Amino acid sequence: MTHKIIVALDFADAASALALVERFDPALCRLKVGKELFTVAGPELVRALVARGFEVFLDLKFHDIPNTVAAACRAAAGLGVWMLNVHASGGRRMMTAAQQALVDMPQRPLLIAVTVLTSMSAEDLIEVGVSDAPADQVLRLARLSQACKLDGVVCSAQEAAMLRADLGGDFRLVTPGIRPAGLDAGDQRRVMAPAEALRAGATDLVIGRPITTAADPLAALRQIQSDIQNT
Ligand SMILES: O=c1ccn([C@@H]2O[C@H](COP(=O)(O)O)[C@@H](O)[C@H]2O)c(=O)[nH]1
Repeated sequence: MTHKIIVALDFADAASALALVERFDPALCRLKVGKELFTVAGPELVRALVARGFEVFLDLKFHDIPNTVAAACRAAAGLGVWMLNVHASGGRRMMTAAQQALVDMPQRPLLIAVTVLTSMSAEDLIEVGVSDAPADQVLRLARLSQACKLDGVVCSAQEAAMLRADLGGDFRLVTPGIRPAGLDAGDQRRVMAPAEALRAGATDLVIGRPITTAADPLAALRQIQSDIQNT
């Protein structure tokens, strides 16, 4: 079965995003709408992607007081998205409020939590007061997310094997920071190649620039899918 890569639509306007989406098929990939595109194109674009049959991951990483995050999650779920997320560092009460806000929805989206951003290194964590290694902080926040009954976490594929062993099989490990061999990591710091990430236990690969900035994005997507075919 083809692994449905989640393509990150990090574009400055709806027209650019839709020009790319025109070439993709919901049977081939899922789509991620993040802060840049949502800020400029809003719920209307999300609804349009859902109406075209795509499973949409709304990557707004909610991080606020529990009441505000719970209401934001309900609003996001109302757009018909497949998955949405919060920051695990918002804590137990915030994540539980988010989970509870969605629990009785007829078409409940998956709810996951960001552990440590894949752009962060050990040095970055120290600067914000976290002296533990990234992997230890990821494990702490992933355990908390699971205790709050979330469906999974966002982590680096570098932590996937550890999390899979600790948290069991029924927990999504959604991994950005995916870079096919030879491609520029850019601002990402904890990266891994696609096939390696799946072998480590990642359930969902999030890939942006390696696809969206390629001369032929559809060919780039198909090439990655072919590379991971037998993993
Ligand atoms: O820890 C995180 C959480 C989210 N992201 C998002 O994933 C994509 C990655 O894009 P690339 O171009 O493949 O680097 C992007 O939309 C981020 O906002 C992440 O990278 N790390």
